[in-house]
Amino acid sequence: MPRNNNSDDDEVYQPPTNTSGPADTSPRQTRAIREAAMLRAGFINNNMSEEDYQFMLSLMPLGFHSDPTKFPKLFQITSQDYQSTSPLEDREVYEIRDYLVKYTDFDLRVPTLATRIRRANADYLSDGISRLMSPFGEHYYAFTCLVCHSWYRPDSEECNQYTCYVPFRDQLAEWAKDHIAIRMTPDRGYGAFMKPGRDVEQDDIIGIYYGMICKHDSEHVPNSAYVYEMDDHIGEYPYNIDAGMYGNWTRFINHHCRPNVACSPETIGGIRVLVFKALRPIEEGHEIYVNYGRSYFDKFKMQCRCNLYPIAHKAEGHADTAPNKPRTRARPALPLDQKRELPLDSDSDSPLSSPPSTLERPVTPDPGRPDPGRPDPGGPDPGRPDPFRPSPLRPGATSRSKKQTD
Ligand SMILES: C[S@@+](CC[C@H](N)C(=O)[O-])C[C@H]1O[C@@H](n2cnc3c(N)ncnc32)[C@H](O)[C@@H]1O
Repeated sequence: MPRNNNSDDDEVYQPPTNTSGPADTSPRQTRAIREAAMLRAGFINNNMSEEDYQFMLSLMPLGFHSDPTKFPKLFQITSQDYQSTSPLEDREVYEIRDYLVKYTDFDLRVPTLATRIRRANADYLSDGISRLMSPFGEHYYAFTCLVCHSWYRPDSEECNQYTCYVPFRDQLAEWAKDHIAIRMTPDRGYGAFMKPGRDVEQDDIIGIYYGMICKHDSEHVPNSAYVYEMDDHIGEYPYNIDAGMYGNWTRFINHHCRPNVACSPETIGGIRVLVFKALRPIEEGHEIYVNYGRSYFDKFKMQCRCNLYPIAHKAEGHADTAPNKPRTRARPALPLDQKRELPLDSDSDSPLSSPPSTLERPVTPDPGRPDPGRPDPGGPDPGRPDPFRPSPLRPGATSRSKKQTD
């Protein structure tokens, strides 16, 4: 059965047959227009499996999946060798852009953030993601954000092709610049600290975890130490957020067996986001910690460094279960002569420039070694979340493709 013939189903939107513009601005019509734009821009196409097609549509409010093997057309549009290999003529590309300008709140903006995140990541990524380039010029993508309606900018912290948190920009991004410092810790790489003179109250939302949205079974997931395995679904699909390539300051929140923040998915302003909330007051100078859960350390065969809390450790099982690998030298994320504190503004050196490799981290426990530079977060450990817990498929979920063929 051809797609989009299911007009009785409110959840399936029909692309407009006539692309001369929106007749009204109802949510249904808006989505139909966007779907048509996605079709034209190649983000979805009729050669996709029904499952992938629906998955792409379901990601619309959040961003786009970017698996090059699944969505080759997207990568044809955005890859460096666009000029030689893309089946799209320049004329077609500009038609798409004109279409977007006309029928969405398209806004071609100059990128505001430095490009070094992408350049740096090009070194350690072997797939096409690091080499993305749009036909309209480097660092752009051929579509607009469906949340804030601006042009996708891969280097933007606030809105890129994977996610958008522009609605939270004023509340959180500015707040973070003012309140959070990223500093090197003695034993866990970089960490996030409250700046001097700044503190938060219990239950304050201090940040949102974001990055690349990927399906739970996506191939690159197991190797990234920055994957947050969401206990959440888009439609029927479990998904993860990978901050390995793109992310904000929250990707530097380290683990502690007695965390002072919890992380959970919430819907704010109609957008599904992973929210970090203070479990108790966090005072100036204190490091911010979340509990990754035991499975994280098991997965990476890594030793948790919470040696100050052997009892909590034991309860968590990290110290007992992590294999005792020989000590290897950790690669610093930045040269040692560079300053230790990384400002959060866009002119700063990108702390993402060299994501730490879990394989190169020292894994030998260092029992009893106090951490003089880091104040003890202290306090009880109420209702620890397990942010990296694998999320099972929602019980009773059925495949949309199956539903359609039925
Ligand atoms: C999400 S990143 C946190 C930011 C990281 N420290 C950095 O410099 O980019 C997770 C990584 O931090 C390190 N880490 C965080 N908490 C740790 C802990 N309690 N024990 C050992 N390593 C930890 C591990 O290398 C882990 O893979």
